[in-house]
Amino acid sequence: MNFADRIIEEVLVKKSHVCVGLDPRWQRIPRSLRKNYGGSRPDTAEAARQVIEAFNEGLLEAVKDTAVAVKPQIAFYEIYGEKGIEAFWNTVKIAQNKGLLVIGDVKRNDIGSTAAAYSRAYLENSSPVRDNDRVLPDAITINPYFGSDGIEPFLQSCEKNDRGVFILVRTSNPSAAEVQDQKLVDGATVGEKIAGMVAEWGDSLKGENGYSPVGAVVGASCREEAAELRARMSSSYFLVPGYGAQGGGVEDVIPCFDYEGLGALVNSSRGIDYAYEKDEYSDDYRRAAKKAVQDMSEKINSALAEDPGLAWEEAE
Ligand SMILES: O=C(O)c1cc(=O)[nH]c(=O)n1[C@@H]1O[C@H](COP(=O)(O)O)[C@@H](O)[C@H]1O
Repeated sequence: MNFADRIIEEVLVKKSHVCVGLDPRWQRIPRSLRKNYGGSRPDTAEAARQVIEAFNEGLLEAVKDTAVAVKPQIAFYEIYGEKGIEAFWNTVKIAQNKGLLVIGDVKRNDIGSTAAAYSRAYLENSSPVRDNDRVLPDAITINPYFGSDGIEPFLQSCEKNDRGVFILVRTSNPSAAEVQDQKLVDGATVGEKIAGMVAEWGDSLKGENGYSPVGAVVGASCREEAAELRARMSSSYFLVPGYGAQGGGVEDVIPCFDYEGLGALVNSSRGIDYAYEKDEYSDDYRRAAKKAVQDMSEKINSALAEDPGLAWEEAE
């Protein structure tokens, strides 16, 4: 089953389009988890690993029935050195054991031959180490700046191993327009040009539902561009970050969906991980995260139910 079909299967079972980002920020992890491990700074890298894994385990247990996927952002693990990397890989395993799809937010790419090594590291069980028993993420984020030869190895891994990629097309950060909205000679923006390439890269890999494993990152801050990008990449699942902490709301993400109410996973990281901070009387981060995912999911589902495109489909 291709990666997009696997997403759709989970979306239909869980009736959710939510992806939870797992971005552990030490100072914001509940004090009760940190207090025996150094408090404001972890005593040791091993302490950091233990606390991060315990925090993630709690979050994963809390959101496993209402979220479709999780997205650990590797920078928040890399800052703890090799123990942090260990926490990243253990988190991938714990999440998959709880039935969640895992998008490794690693934003890799390079020249073709180096990209092939990245692809082996994240999407293939072909490590040079014989006893490497890593559980791999279901998908990763990648950067398209190197062009086709940098993308090709990832496409091969996706096909061979039923994995996926989300390629940066239009990001959510304030400076994204500096590059991505620049107009090319044919009048298209850089982001639109990349969207066309993403569609081509995925064209021969479409699955049962018409989606390819070659997805696109389209930020929730790009509401104006989203419908155009959806049209240009009709076979690409969107990963939509920027909901919540960055100001994106439900109205910003709806244009990323198709007429059947599929085609987008909406990510929130801080809004879920640290939802407990809103309650000054409790640091039950698991309960708060569960509620935050439920609320987010219900909002998206009811907006999709009201969408005229959907109503039109139902009337057919
Ligand atoms: O690829 C990403 O995930 C990503 C792309 C983008 O355009 N914007 C963006 O915020 N992200 C990531 O998505 C997450 C958003 O986190 P919150 O703003 O806390 O919900 C962070 O891990 C970002 O690194």
